[in-house]
Amino acid sequence: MDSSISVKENSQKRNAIEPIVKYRDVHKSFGELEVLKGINLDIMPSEKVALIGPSGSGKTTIIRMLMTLEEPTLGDIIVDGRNLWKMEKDSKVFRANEKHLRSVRGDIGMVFQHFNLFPHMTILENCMSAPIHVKKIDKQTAKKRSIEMLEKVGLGDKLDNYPSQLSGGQKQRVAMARALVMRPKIMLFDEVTSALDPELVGEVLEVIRDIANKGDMAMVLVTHEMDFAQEIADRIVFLDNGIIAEQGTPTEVLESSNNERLQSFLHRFRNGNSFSSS
Ligand SMILES: Nc1ncnc2c1ncn2[C@@H]1O[C@H](COP(=O)(O)OP(=O)(O)OP(=O)(O)O)[C@@H](O)[C@H]1O
Repeated sequence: MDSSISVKENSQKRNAIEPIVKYRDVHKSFGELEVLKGINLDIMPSEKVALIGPSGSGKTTIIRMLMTLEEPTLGDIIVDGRNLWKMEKDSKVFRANEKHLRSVRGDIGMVFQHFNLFPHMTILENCMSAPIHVKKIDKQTAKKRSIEMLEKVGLGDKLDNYPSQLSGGQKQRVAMARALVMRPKIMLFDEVTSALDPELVGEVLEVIRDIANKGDMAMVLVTHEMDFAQEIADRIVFLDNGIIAEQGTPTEVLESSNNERLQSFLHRFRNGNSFSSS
């Protein structure tokens, strides 16, 4: 299947509303290694996009760039109409300053594979920190919102616990509450179940499913949970060797694509070896 078909199929949506994220010919190199080789990708405001592909294909790099954790070598990333890395003044283009990056980053929440919670803070303090220090929300409001969010992810009885007192699944649910309390327009999930014991995966997927079903936030998931991607994604994007090799609805990508590299990846995946890149 030609990936332009999917672009056409999404055109109705695209005509009505502007994408919240636009990648425009984005390249990224680490030294000699060119990891992304011209990514063009639009994400609509409430769209749920799953990124799949072999290990090393550049999935994490794509979303780390959106979180401003990596800077593109070439190209533009536009978030809600603002160029992430560039500012314009008097018709001159400058590299974005930290204030600009912080303001764009405020629209984006990210959950990582390894939780990244502050170990010396209770889980309530973990959630309150960014609203107070980044969004400058008053302490009482931040506390109220954080408690509500922690209750939503089923941790209302653990507010005063420290991360070390929680299971991996619970830590990951705190990480989600902490991102959601910032009321982001876009949520990024980077292999959030990969570090978990199998019996804890379900509770984390349940929270993501719940966020997805609410429907108002764009979501980008890097995942090896293919069934889950099929269940919740509006679109699946297959990345291979730093390019988007295929994209479309879950049925198009997972069941009816003729792309040989994708078929080979899915075949390896179904046979329990999804992670090799050749
Ligand atoms: N900071 C960095 N410095 C050097 N190389 C990097 C850096 N970050 C990523 N890479 C390399 O870029 C390539 C793509 O990495 P990336 O993590 O984006 O792939 P991925 O598709 O998410 O892989 P995986 O499924 O294994 O997580 C890899 O070869 C990786 O080693």
